[in-house]
Amino acid sequence: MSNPVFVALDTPDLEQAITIAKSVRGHVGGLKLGLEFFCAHGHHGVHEIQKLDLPIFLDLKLHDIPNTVAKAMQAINMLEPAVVTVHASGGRAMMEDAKAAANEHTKVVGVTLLTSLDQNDMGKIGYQGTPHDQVERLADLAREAGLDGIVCSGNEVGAAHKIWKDGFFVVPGLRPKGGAMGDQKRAVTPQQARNNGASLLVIGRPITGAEDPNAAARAIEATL
Ligand SMILES: O=C(O)c1cc(=O)[nH]c(=O)n1[C@@H]1O[C@H](COP(=O)(O)O)[C@@H](O)[C@H]1O
Repeated sequence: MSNPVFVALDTPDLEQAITIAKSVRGHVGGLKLGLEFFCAHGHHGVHEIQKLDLPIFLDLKLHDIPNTVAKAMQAINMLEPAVVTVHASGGRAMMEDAKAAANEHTKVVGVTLLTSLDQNDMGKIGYQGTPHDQVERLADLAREAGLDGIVCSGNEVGAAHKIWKDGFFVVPGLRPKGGAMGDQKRAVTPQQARNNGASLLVIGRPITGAEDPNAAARAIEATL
């Protein structure tokens, strides 16, 4: 992947998503569509964004019983996404069935610990140990289940890379130096994440919320 940045088009407004995508084309490697966009526009919206001719990352974070997740995966196969997310905490059988149901050329990656959570939040939802422990535990499980990789923060991607040499590592929660954190709690810079071994960088608001998204995307590209 030449440019590892996928811009997160987190908006329910189709025209706005197209405008932003057009403005950053040439300075990102792909487009990420998530729950906000997909709930508003479904398959039709994905087809409209595909007209821009960039790889599509469909971030649906599937998390349910294995049968339901496999059927949901089958229902998006015709969209031929480059990457799809499931929650690794859905368990090994769920991940196995998700991967088995996906298109051959779709990378299925497991979200380990959301980048909006820190150690304090982990305790409250009953997770033991540190974010590193959780990411490594679920990276092992995702690999055993046959997934292509995981989603984790730039803090843990180096350690995850060591235990899964040929894994595909998606890193969101990225902020250029001094950028507003918003709801992200385990953020690093795009450059740090890349240096730590990220394969794909997900960047939303630092680009889409900028006064000039094209300039923001170019500035990030220049640091990589
Ligand atoms: O799977 C993801 O992409 C994801 C996982 C995660 O742990 N944290 C996370 O922020 N994301 C997504 O990455 C994007 C981050 O957006 P910004 O914080 O605006 O850059 C959003 O679309 C999130 O849904």
